[in-house]
Amino acid sequence: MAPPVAMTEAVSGENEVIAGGNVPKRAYVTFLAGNGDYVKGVVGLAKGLRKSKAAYPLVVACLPDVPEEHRQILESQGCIVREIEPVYPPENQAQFAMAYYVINYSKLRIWEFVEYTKMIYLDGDIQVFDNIDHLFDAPDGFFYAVMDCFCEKTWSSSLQYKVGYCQQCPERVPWTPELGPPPPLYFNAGMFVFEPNLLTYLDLLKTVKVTSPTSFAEQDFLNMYFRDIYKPIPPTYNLVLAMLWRHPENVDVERVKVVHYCAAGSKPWRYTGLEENMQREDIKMLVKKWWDIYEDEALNYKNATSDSSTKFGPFIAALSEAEADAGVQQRTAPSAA
Ligand SMILES: O=c1ccn([C@@H]2O[C@H](COP(=O)(O)OP(=O)(O)O[C@H]3O[C@H](CO)[C@H](O)[C@H](O)[C@H]3O)[C@@H](O)[C@H]2O)c(=O)[nH]1
Ligand SMILES: O[C@H]1[C@H](O)[C@@H](O)[C@H](O)[C@@H](O)[C@H]1O
Ligand SMILES: [Mn+2]
Repeated sequence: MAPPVAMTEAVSGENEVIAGGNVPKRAYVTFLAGNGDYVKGVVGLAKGLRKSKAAYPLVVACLPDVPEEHRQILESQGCIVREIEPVYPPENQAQFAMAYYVINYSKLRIWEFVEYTKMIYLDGDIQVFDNIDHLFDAPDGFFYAVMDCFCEKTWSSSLQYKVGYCQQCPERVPWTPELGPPPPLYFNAGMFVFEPNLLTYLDLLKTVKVTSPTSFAEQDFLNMYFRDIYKPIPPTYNLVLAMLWRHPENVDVERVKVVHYCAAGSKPWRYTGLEENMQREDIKMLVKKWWDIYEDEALNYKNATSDSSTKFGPFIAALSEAEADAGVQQRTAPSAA
């Protein structure tokens, strides 16, 4: 359950720790690059967080190439836009699984957002269908994320794929000693819970400079860097869509909280239904659910925040009144909630 301070934040819209209290500051954070259509994903995400009554704002870490027009759209949706500088990996001949993955190294900048004590990172192609604020309450000092699946063709150059091993069902093709030491658990970096920290930030940047890029770019890097403090969380917090056909026994699609539209052809704003698996009923249902949120005008920031007595609940309404009585200045909240 979200602590009351979060709701105070939602009302006051202040970004600093509330005076007098050593109160943890929390936010969701996503990443945006370029002038393409990923901005739609982020708008959808902001609206999904609002629908699921997230108590914390959505920060969007934008590379300089995100056009002003897109930044304005995000602010009008209640997002906090933060500019970040790109991070480039050292040059080598590595082939990324997708050429554009190289820009994802810039994600490392979010460790610099130390005005927040804890953040949940979400890719722009993720949608939140149910409240996940409780993840902020998990013990500090760990890196929480969902284990990936190695069964799709994007993994074809890995040893795991070649021998048919997947950590989602290690009993199917067991890892044998001839293959070498068993691989450590590997997370998908589209969603994770972390603590911004300047020392970690500087060390991440220093380490990435001397680390050769590999297929999954910063995802491989983060897996290597945080391997000792990684704690897996259930797939419901980041449903990598291939799980639906590769490991259906590990998925409860009716109750899933967070969906990651990362399978080829599944980004809802580009969906055509033509690619493999894209005609599955569960995929069509999840794509429709994304569109229902994206197109719901009631979830626009302005509409959702115009009447605080109904939208934020009685507690917030009472708090607003108390603050107004005490002469506290009201501001609109740049909150995803
Ligand atoms: O033109 C682009 C491309 C990407 N992005 C941002 O970068 C994120 C990552 O890109 P994808 O979601 O398309 O990538 P995948 O989900 O296929 O990639 C997975 O592997 C990547 C390896 O770099 C990252 O770790 C990523 O977070 C993880 O989910 C996007 O969600 C979006 O937030 C943009 O803003 N614009
Ligand atoms: O780690 C990878 C990566 O995140 C890909 O982009 C996604 O499509 C794959 O399914 C996943 O296993
Ligand atoms: Mn993604």
